[in-house]
Amino acid sequence: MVVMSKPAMEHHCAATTLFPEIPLIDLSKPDSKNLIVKACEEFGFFKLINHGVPTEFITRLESEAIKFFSLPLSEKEKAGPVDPFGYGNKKIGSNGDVGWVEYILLTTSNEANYQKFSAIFGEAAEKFRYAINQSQTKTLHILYLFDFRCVFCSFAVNDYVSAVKKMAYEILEMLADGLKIQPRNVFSKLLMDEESDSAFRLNHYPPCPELNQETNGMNLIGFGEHTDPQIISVLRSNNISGLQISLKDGNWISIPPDQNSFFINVGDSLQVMTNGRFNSVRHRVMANGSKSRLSMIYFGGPPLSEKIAPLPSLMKGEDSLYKEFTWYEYKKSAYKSRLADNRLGVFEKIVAS
Ligand SMILES: C=C1C[C@]23C[C@@]1(O)CC[C@H]2[C@@]12CC[C@H](O)[C@@](C)(C(=O)O1)[C@H]2[C@@H]3C(=O)O
Ligand SMILES: O=C(O)CCC(=O)C(=O)O
Ligand SMILES: [Fe+2]
Repeated sequence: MVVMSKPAMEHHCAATTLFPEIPLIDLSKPDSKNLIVKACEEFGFFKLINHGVPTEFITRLESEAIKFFSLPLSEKEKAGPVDPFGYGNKKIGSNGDVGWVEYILLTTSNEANYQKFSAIFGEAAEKFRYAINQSQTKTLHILYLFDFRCVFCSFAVNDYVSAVKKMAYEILEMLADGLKIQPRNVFSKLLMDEESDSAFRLNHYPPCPELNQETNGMNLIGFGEHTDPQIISVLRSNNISGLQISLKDGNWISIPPDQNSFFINVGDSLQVMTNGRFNSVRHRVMANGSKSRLSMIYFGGPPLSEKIAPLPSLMKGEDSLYKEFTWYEYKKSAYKSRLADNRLGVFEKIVAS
């Protein structure tokens, strides 16, 4: 268990409501595509059941993650710091954000892509080494290595990420069908692309003993409010609560955890590609007084060179709400921002009234 000092931040920020019910999508039902579109428009978020990701991939990765996070801090820190990938403790990003969380952030990029990406972060990123691991499912992934020492069980990560990616492609194709746009791989091809710039994160929120009866009503931020910059995020957690989403009216709702389901977030890039029709959901995680929360999130992003712009077939004569930009430009700008910032703001067009 990691030893942490005082809680990083304390806030009175209880979720204001438990309603409305968040959308529940059953991937095995053929009519789900319209419900997914509705969920992305209204919430930018939904819960997914009958997802097809093998339970053994989930449980194996979870137990590897528990093993890793149970190591002494000095061991875990050998996999740090996060610049921009690796083991991190409390510090989120490089612009002063903190939370009651420790994590591992990995790239799922290939090496060539990483070289381009590292240009954003300068020489520090160059010190890292990569190796290709071939998983049992024969899917290639670059696993992040530190001085050639694997910090994580590659099979567990590769198998899990491969299965989750497949599911993400299916969701994105159902979205294209639901939106009645062609080709149906218009979104999914961006994640399938060899150059897709996707990431994977394991978050561990240790229990915070200071959050007990005496501090009744106090809440501690595990992961501060933000939107995800990518196209889509696929989140799975253990059965410990903490995740909250913001409704369009600004009210926060708590999402009851479910270790057998996935939760899908619309990211900023998908909001732009749908010209604001889909909502990039603001979300956060509250820490718990007595129990550990463990989450694993796949962030599906496009190739760095990809232009992120509204799809013409969705515009129906309307103007784009956004200036044109590439994912590289957006990511560069996003990584200079604070967690809670409205990262799309700088890319919004000023519309004359
Ligand atoms: C404060 C930051 C952390 C973050 C990069 C950023 O500058 C702004 C976006 C943050 C975020 C949120 C979603 C994902 O967890 C993440 C990996 C991402 O792509 O954007 C994180 C970044 C991070 O933790 O490095
Ligand atoms: O850990 C979680 O449940 C969500 C974390 C999150 O939103 C993120 O890592 O971007
Ligand atoms: Fe997030």
